[in-house]
Amino acid sequence: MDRIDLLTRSDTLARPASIAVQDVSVTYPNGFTAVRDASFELGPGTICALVGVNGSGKSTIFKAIMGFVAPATGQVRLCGLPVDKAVSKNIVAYVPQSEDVDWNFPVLVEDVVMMGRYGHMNLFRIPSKTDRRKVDEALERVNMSAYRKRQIGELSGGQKKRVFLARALAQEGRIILLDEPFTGIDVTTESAIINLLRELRDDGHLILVSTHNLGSVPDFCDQVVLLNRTVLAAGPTATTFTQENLERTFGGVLRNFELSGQALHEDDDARSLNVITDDERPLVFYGVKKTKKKPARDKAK
Ligand SMILES: Nc1ncnc2c1ncn2[C@@H]1O[C@H](COP(=O)(O)OP(=O)(O)OP(=O)(O)O)[C@@H](O)[C@H]1O
Repeated sequence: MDRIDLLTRSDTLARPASIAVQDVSVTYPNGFTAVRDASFELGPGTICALVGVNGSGKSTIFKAIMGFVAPATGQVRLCGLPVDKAVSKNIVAYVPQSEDVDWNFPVLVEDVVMMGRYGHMNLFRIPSKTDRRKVDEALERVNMSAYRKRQIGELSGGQKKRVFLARALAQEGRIILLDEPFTGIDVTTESAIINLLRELRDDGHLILVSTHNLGSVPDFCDQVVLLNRTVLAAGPTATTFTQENLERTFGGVLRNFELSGQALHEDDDARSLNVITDDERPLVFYGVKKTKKKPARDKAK
């Protein structure tokens, strides 16, 4: 029996990371269907952005992937396994939205990160040497070792995010879900998190990030899933994160315009800026076109 379990575990570890969401609908107990017939597939070595307006169903998709809600129809498979099996094998780690965490709960930073190891421990949850080493490494990787004895509630927003990322690292899940990781953090912390996510992607992890920060999506996400209570578009960022698809996703609230020439600079610099804004959030910059003007003497030729 032990032998079979061992074989099953090593077989699971050998599977490349993948998420398959197939025709998933989620209806909450009050009868509200938050997501209908959603489908998308992602493979290993990927960072994917999950993008949509407030209430479009991003957290609901995360909950379905984590098994916190059961789809009314359709199915989710992680590394080819049903969700409950994948969760029990620590394949998937979750970094929740800050609002979903009770920060008054008295717990040390190192204990939060140790929670990532629970799935690897026996019933009594006595940490092994390996568990302690994994916690040390995870704290080191997010640059939070100096804070390990602090209460989690005493940290800043960005520090709390890093601790929860460390918990996900300690768990060693090959699929990592991050719900709004960039909300309420400074630019330095955002780029530190993005760099870490890139390293994890290069290690073959599959990372799904819900974000309102459209400006950073083309920078670090290979794939995009655009959501509005169903999947409107999914695929590589270059072909999916288009103005047309974004307008479909954000509906009337999204405005897109181009600033160039005199509106942008006082000289005759030919660069232009493509700006996307919506009525709820500040400006986000989508891209800069650099169409170099030919020097005047070239024109004369
Ligand atoms: N437990 C629940 N019971 C009933 N309806 C819910 C429940 N949780 C969420 N909803 C509803 O489902 C819809 C999708 O919610 P969800 O939290 O998935 O959206 P979201 O895209 O993550 O939003 P945000 O960007 O604001 O975090 C919303 O209309 C929300 O009110």
